[in-house]
Amino acid sequence: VHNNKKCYCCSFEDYKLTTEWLLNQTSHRPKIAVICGSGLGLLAAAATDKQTFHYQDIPNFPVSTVAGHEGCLVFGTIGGKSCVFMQGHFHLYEGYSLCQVTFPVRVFRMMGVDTLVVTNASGGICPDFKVGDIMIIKDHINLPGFAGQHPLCGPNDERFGIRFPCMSDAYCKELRRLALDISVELGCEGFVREGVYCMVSGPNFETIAEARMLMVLGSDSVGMSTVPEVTVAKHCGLRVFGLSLITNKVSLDYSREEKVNHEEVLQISKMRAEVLQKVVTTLICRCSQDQSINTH
Ligand SMILES: O=P(O)(O)O[C@H]1O[C@H](CO)[C@@H](O)[C@H]1O
Ligand SMILES: Nc1nc2[nH]cnc2c(=O)[nH]1
Repeated sequence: VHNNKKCYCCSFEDYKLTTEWLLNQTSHRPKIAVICGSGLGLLAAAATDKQTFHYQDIPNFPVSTVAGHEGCLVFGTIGGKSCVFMQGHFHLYEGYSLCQVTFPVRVFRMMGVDTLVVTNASGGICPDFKVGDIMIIKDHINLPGFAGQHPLCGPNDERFGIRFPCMSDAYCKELRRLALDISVELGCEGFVREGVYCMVSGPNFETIAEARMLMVLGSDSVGMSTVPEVTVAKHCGLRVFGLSLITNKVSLDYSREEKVNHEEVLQISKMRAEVLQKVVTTLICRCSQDQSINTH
């Protein structure tokens, strides 16, 4: 793959080249990777010994084209643990293939990362959710995947994982429990929930009929990202933890006048970024380091 060129499938050599380039440029050897969603780049701020790369300078890396996604890869240390942060991630609606969207995940795996933390902004579908709630992702619905837009379609490279990976335990139960404990300690349990994230391709926000359908399907929130990265991470044996910030309530009712927009999404992300940062950094400090990568 090359920046800005259309790509349908990345070869093992593409991932290897990027991995070796990064390992040559930094002495960091991250075990934990954090993907920062819309407006959540601040999650990297608590790290020390930081080293930053712009996506356009990293061979084979796509570039961010969406407001609220800085397009920087930041290496740093939190609580003695080496981490890498993606300030901005990639989306189908930007015109990227799912292979490009998930490209960094396999690079992280090849660098030695064993745990992936994903974050995003989403619209609340569960009627109990309020704007500003933080949803610990318990499970997801891969709606584009049902229609064949799936990052693991195509020849399976056994060096990454098996042909038919299990997804029933996509989001690590221990880390979800730890995050709930941490939210109590931080005094933010009043707005921390658990739920099911549904991915749609976007870029438009939902019609009311679509939103109602997603609710019937069992979605608690809806967004346009994350599921491809999590799927590829699970395929290559990474442990996954996810947080979704509810930035708006999805209209389920024809009488509602409010209209969602991206500026509102970024505004709420900014408002809650500090709390999210505390939860994520505490989780990184506390999570066990004895995670051995599942090599199937
Ligand atoms: O990129 P994330 O954090 O998922 O942001 C969500 O918010 C944006 C729309 O406002 C979309 O990109 C959607 O996926
Ligand atoms: N699809 C979708 N993505 C979002 N990202 C943030 N809010 C929303 C939303 O309401 N719908």
